[in-house]
Amino acid sequence: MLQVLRLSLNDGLLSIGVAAVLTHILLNRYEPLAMHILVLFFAILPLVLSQLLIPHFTTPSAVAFGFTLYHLVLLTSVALYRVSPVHPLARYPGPIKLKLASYFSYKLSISGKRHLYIQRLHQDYDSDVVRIGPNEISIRDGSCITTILGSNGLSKGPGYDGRGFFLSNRSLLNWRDPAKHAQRRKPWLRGLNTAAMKHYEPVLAARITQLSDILLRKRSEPIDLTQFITHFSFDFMGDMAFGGGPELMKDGDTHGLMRRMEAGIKSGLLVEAFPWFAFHALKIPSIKARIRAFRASSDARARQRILKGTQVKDLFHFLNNDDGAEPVSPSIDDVAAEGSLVVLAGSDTVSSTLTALMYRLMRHPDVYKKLRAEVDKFYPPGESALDCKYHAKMTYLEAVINETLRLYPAQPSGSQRATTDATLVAGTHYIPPYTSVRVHVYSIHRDPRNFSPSPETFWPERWLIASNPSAWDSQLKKTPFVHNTNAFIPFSYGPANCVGKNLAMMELRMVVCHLLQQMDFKLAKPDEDHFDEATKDWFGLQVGSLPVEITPRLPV
Ligand code: HEM
Repeated sequence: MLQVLRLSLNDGLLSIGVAAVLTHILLNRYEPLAMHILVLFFAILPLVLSQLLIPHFTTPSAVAFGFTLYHLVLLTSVALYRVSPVHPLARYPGPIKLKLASYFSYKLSISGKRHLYIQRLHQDYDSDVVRIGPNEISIRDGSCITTILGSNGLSKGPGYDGRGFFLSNRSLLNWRDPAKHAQRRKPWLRGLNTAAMKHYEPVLAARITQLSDILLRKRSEPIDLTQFITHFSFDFMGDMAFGGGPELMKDGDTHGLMRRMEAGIKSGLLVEAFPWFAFHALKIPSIKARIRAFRASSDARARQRILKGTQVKDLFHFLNNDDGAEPVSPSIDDVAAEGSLVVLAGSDTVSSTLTALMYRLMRHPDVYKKLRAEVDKFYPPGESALDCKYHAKMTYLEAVINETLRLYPAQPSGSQRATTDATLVAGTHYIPPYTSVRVHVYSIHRDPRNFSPSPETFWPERWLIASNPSAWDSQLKKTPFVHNTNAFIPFSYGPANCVGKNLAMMELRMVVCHLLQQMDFKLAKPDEDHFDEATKDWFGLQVGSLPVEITPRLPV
């Protein structure tokens, strides 16, 4: 073949090098995923080109040398481009390793400390925009939230294709196409609007009673509150999705659900960082089998739920179009995918917020005392704290929940969005085409430009002062009061924000009122407090363990 060209050794080497650089330019421009194109560029082309070296080496050496040279030049070209001043993101500072390869972004996310690391990057570079991947930036500027996340903003980033394994029956969360996403969101909106909340109250009330009974039974020994709250929220979300929970509170985690969840979260981080891997992963039999097995359990539960029909109006009633609002009902596969999302999106988020709130109450006895007084005022002994009728009047409870969500947002590093073929101007920042972007919620919530004084401090009173700013005497306090609610986005913002916010807030309010009415909590090991240290940002926030002791407040 090519050896008929009989190039000199130098020309042969040069040709292979040039071909590798051209390959980089092509791959960078079109980012192909199809296996035959990848095989062409990564295997066939270098194999063919290595024939140029056959006149100068034995055939095996020529192939080995040509192949290695081609890939070395390709890698060098990619690396140099990513750190070079001609890269579209060159203007934004960031550590070299994160600019070089997604592998390092992945390592960062799996460490669980991505939120803290990125916050430090923003601080150390003193920049509202930092580079956190070869084609990814993090933004700390609260004024860009609407432009990036709002209805005219960006759609979801490539990481969601990875999370959805490019499947056609992925869940709402993983749809990137805005039209498809909006279509899939309709039943969710019907099922989680304010009117629908009434249907869920009794199911929720029963689960909260179960939680409180179990906690009261454990009053003689220190317990890990994180585990009990997590089990509670999984059971309740199982009720919502499939008309019946996994009964973790009753039976414990006998089937290793938590272990499987953790494995699932970690795989999610992998396919989010390397969507191309997810594209091909389903062709690997062992991975395909694992995903099938994971889906099989939710599939079976979805089928059971459909066969049972609507007994109580749970969320599934709407997702399955049992309310008949859509002309065409979704397929079982689609509903099953949404069923797993209910559990995934609604469990950890609520349980980590709730646990963080309880932790902060115990760490701040003055706040605890005030909140308990408010609960006692509205729900004295004999009054059911599972009745939501006073929630709207409970301003301190609202302040405590908001302050917890400010310091412990469920998605601290923000959800990924991406530009397509046009540059986006967000405030004073230029976001070039094909760039992934994250609004760094953790930093924005703790930025003194948005919340001051003491943005890192748990201080629910800031929410009360905000509704009556004249109560703050800046001169006396020697510091201005800043409270920018536009920069408060624990439920994200825009057309892909949290569709479960109403349910989440109802759950948080009901649980806190009931538990505080029924029992007192104190840290079991106040001198060994590792709660924040153990908390991880794994796409969603995973809080650390919380050993507590419980004393009943009412006769048991
Ligand atoms: C304190 C509790 C909660 C917080 C802080 C929270 C926060 C969030 C955030 C930040 C997102 C955006 C995720 C992304 O774009 O990647 C989200 C999405 C979502 N949340 Fe929640 N969530 C909570 C509870 C719930 C509950 C109880 C449900 C009920 C099932 C729920 C269902 C969803 C769904 C379905 C989405 C995807 C929305 C879409 O893509 O259109 N969440 N949530």
